[in-house]
Amino acid sequence: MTTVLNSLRNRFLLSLCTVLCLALLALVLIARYQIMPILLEDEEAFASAELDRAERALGSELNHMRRLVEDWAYWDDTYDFVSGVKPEYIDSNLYEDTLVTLDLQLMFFLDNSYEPYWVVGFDEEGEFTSCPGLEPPCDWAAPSVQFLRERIDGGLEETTHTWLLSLPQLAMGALSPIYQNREESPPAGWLAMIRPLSEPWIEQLRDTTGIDLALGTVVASSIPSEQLERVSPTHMAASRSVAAVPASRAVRIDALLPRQRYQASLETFRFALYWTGGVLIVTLLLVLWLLERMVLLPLRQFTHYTQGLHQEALPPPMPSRLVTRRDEIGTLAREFRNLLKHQQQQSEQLLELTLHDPLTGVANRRLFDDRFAEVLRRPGQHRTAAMMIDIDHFKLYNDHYGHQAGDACLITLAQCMEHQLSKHGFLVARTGGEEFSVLLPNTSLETALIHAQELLQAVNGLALPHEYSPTAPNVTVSIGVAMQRTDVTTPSDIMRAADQAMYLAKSGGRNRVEAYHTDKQLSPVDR
Ligand SMILES: Nc1nc2c(ncn2[C@@H]2O[C@H](COP(=O)(O)OP(=O)(O)OP(=O)(O)O)[C@@H](O)[C@H]2O)c(=O)[nH]1
Repeated sequence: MTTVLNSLRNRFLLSLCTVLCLALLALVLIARYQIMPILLEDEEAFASAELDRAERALGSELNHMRRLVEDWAYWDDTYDFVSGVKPEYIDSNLYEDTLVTLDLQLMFFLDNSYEPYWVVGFDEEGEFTSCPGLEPPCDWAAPSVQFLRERIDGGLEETTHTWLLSLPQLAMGALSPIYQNREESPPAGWLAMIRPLSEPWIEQLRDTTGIDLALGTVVASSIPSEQLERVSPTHMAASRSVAAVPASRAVRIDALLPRQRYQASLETFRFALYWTGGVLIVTLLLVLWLLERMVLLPLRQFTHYTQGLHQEALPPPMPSRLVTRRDEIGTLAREFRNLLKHQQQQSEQLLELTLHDPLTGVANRRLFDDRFAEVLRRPGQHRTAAMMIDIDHFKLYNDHYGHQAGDACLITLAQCMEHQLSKHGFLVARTGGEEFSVLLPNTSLETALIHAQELLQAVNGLALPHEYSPTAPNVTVSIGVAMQRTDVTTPSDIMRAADQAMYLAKSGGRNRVEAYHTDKQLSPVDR
């Protein structure tokens, strides 16, 4: 797990996935607690509006009943008939077809004392009956007539009334006082009409409203006035109780409503959710791709370059595609390159310090020994010469002119040696306090002696005054020269031989060159 998280790409991917999941979770929560309640509320409003429409349709039917009953009740013929002066009214108006046309089950007239004057209607078997009262065959109508009479007796206002009736069959009732048009007079009685809310009539109501509804009667207080139940993902059952007569009963409108608004909203929301999810995923992939191209790839190139630094002795040049970048990675690459260059210069300086004499600037013993061994290791190398140079009476020079002047003298002599010998590819090194050594690869003893003589003259030519030297008025050197040979093979052997030759020069009066000759035996011990 830790290894996986070490990758910048994996960490970024993990972070983005977490953000994505959180965003999707937020969307789901918003959908659950914000959008769904709104959709359900909207659905409830829709159901309520549909029930309102169904109720208005019932109200409109009651209005129609009101107009119908008033048409008949305010007709002078009806007035005359109830007043007993127009008995032919029965034959000319109250026949079976009239009720069928008006879609009525029962129609009755009451006189001024609320006694049934005439009753026409269809009994339970659908037989048409027409009687002057409630005697058989019209006795079937007695409960309805009695029911409305009681309402009039109860002090009903002398105007038109309509009701939804629960008798217990479902019906619409209309009641109106009978007036005459000719002149103003008190009512002659009451006319009542009852229309059954039968299945064909309800079917017609369904057609006109477009609502799949059913009507029934219930006890008034048995259920809440309005209910909504989602019976399936596509339909919901809404019901509402509407006040009816008698007050203990109510008419219940049951409507099976489609949930297409909810479904459409849900579908739209799902569509938006999928798109949002899709856009988020595409964004994630795009960000990853950009990260790969803009950050990870150059970082990998940079890492590859830095790893290569360990394997190469000389640092390879930084890839130009990194240093030419204008972004932060380009800046980092350029800074790294500068740092590397700086470090390289410091290393070179450090190397210079470890391999050169700080006072004179010529090679030190370490470099001299390394180079000597390296020269002797070269295949076919048999002609290597060496010089040992020692300043004559340098203690006296120091004592007389001071240590600082001694240092200056050492520097001058070293420069002179460099000048004389370096141009031939020889290495001059300060190998002791006032002692110098010279490595002369591919050089014969004769040539080495010539170079030594030239050097001796060059030092004399400097004419550095040395008042207290017992051997010369100026600074001089003694030079011993030795050559690689069969019994003198190692650098220390050759230098020991040169040293012996140099001592020979010293003992011979100084300011001279001596060679270590082949007939001499190399001293077994160092000086
Ligand atoms: N100024 C200075 N003197 C040094 C340095 N290193 C060594 N010396 C001096 O070099 C002198 C070497 O003296 P000696 O070894 O006695 O030899 P010499 O006086 O040159 O006599 P011969 O070699 O016999 O001719 C000493 O006095 C050292 O102090 C240095 O770096 N600077």
